[in-house]
Amino acid sequence: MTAAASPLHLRLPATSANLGPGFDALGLAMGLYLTIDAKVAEDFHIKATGRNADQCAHLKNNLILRTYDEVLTAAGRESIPYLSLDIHNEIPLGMGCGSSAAALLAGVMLANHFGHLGWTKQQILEEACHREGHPDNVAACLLGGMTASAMHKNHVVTATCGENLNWHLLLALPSASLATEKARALLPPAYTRADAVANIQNTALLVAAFAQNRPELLRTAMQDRIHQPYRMEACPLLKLLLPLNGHPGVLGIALSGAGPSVLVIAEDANAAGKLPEVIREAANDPSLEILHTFIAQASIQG
Ligand SMILES: Nc1ncnc2c1ncn2[C@@H]1O[C@H](COP(=O)(O)OP(=O)(O)OP(=O)(O)O)[C@@H](O)[C@H]1O
Ligand SMILES: N[C@@H](CCO)C(=O)O
Repeated sequence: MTAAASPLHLRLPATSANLGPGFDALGLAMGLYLTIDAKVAEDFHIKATGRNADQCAHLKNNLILRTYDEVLTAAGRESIPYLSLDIHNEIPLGMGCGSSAAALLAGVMLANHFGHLGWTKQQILEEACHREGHPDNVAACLLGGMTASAMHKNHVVTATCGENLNWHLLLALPSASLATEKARALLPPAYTRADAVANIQNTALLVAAFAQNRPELLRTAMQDRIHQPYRMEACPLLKLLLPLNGHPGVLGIALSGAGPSVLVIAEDANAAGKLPEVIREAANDPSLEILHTFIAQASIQG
């Protein structure tokens, strides 16, 4: 019989996928975290604090525990250790901030640790990416900074840059959430060559902007033609905020992930301090919630 594993501490960041044109390819790790302290227990138990705490504490059909169970079952483990999870969550659920990627990675990491799977970081990444169906949020959540990723056959290839950029991130959060599945169903099955070329050009510039610290490129590079136009109706905040592209202090604007929240990249602390009022005015919503955060480093396991 294998000895019970030691407790595990996980700290996984929120992520903003796509950044405009990099649909299913780019993700930006942000300084809002899903933090979990896990240990072997007599039964499954979750204590949750922070954002969406009630949802995070549900034992039934919980994405973290479901993933944990499925990974260990698929690995042939007959007895699956019960866990007690102490969760503090800062990632808004169903808002386009990568909550499901963080939850999936957490489930895979818990299975790896408590099931003694001995997986490498790359295996953990690939398992979580396959479960999510696209790699952008998961790769950025695990690797930090601005991570570009591609799925080739069963493998995920990644490259990270921009971890140390001091750009300020503002996340404007509408009150209602939008499931990623619904937001993906809004997209057309094919695109024109002109739309594809525009997105390839902008994505190439966007990667250069992060790799070379070229903030002046973002205004053009964050423009998208393959998902944002189709999600505009379900994400009305985007339509109201896109005209702020080019406003003093705004470097770029995009739908965050599948929406409905909107990511505004601000030039510096001064701009990040002034822009919330401008954003609320453009949204015509004085009580619009805006989170101020930064680019995050890789996730922590220990
Ligand atoms: N900490 C968590 N605990 C339990 N379930 C979670 C947790 N985080 C996310 N989930 C599950 O994932 C769902 C949200 O996933 P969804 O893919 O729709 O949005 P998102 O990941 O927040 O946004 P995006 O993929 O656009 O960044 C929640 O409704 C919930 O079922
Ligand atoms: N690239 C994904 C991110 C959300 O999971 C999408 O836009 O649907």
